Amino acid sequence: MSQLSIRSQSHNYDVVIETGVRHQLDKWITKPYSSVLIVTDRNVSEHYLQDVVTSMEKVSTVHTALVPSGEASKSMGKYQELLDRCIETSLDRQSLIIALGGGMIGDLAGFVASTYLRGIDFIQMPTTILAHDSSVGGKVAVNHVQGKNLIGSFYSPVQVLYDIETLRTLPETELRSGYGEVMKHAMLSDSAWLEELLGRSITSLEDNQLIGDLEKGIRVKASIVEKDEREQGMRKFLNLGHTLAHAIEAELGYGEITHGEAVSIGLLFALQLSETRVNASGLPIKDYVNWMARNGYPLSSIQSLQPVALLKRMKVDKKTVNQQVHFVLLNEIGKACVVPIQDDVLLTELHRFQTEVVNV
Ligand SMILES: NC(=O)c1ccc[n+]([C@@H]2O[C@H](COP(=O)([O-])OP(=O)(O)OC[C@H]3O[C@@H](n4cnc5c(N)ncnc54)[C@H](O)[C@@H]3O)[C@@H](O)[C@H]2O)c1
Ligand SMILES: O=C(O)C(=O)C[C@@H](O)[C@H](O)[C@H](O)COP(=O)(O)O
Ligand SMILES: [Zn+2]
Repeated sequence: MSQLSIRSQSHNYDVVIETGVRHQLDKWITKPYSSVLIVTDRNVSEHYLQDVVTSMEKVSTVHTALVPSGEASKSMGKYQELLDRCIETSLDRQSLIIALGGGMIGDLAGFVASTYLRGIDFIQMPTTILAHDSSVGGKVAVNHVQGKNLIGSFYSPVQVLYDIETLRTLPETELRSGYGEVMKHAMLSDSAWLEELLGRSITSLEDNQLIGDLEKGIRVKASIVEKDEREQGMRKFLNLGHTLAHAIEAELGYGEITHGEAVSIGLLFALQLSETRVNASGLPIKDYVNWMARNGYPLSSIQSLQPVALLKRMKVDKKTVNQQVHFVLLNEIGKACVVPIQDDVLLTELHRFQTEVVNV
């Protein structure tokens, strides 16, 4: 078991990483709650909802809310339905919302918690590898057809209870997706860790390697959000790879490829741009492309997309100022920067990415 404390500007909370924690929630919930709404998706509910209900019934009155699995549920429509459920089940200001699932559920249920009655407590119970990222730091949101996470808030959970036993039922696509964000955390922090990851295959991971990667990723994230919770400065670095990733997700249609897969492509583009725009040298671009190919990342999915359409999507990204797209780039592994990129440069670089880098 490991326990990390996150000291954010709004409040402090713990991330507990433990095998089987879903069976012992009564031990971890520190406050009495009048009632609890467990929000989850249909895939996750089949495996884990009953365990969480049984464990929570020892300490509170329990209600549940299920949404369909997949990114399409991170929508204003499902947000509204969940608010209806909060009212129907008479949740009050002493109630708790538990987000049981991956990042889609964490973002959606967290946004409900942040706005219902102007904010009630919520606990993140991540069940994906990717959610080592989404469950920490307090970004909660739903998507808009125009762009990812355009409606949301900063609202930290009161606890993150990460039952790593649940990761055993993840399909291979979700291992791939999770490791997109693990790679991002490695690129932002530590060339030795990155090199280690590039040498491994995600389908033959030892348990201790996976847990080690999750802990390292959470530490990288925590060290940034503790200093800049509301993204006034260095938190933008956590968006490495995301300017293109979000454009791909919206342009292909939410859920066509996973968030982490889109991030993995966005990371490659950020490495390419780092070489041309900030003269970075020694970035492991070839090794990274090989790692992506070996592990089945859908690099070719960007080939059907028009650079002009991607640019239009990037213009609604949250780092855009006065219609000027800003990219997170790397001067070197572990040293990020934010750089404005002109539209014509971006179109040329996207074209080169599609013809020379991806199409090899
Ligand atoms: N708030 C943040 O800081 C932040 C950070 C990164 C990503 N995100 C968001 O997170 C979302 C992606 O999260 P995700 O990749 O976890 O996706 P997800 O929540 O959609 O889960 C992926 C799939 O795995 C299934 N699943 C989840 N846990 C499972 C388990 N243990 N066993 C079997 N199946 C399981 C789900 O039902 C779903 O089909 C995106 O919306 C992204 O924008 C947010
Ligand atoms: O926590 C952050 O900050 C991040 O940027 C983490 C990202 O992995 C995550 O996908 C986040 O939701 C993107 O934020 P956004 O503000 O660009 O929507
Ligand atoms: Zn992300």
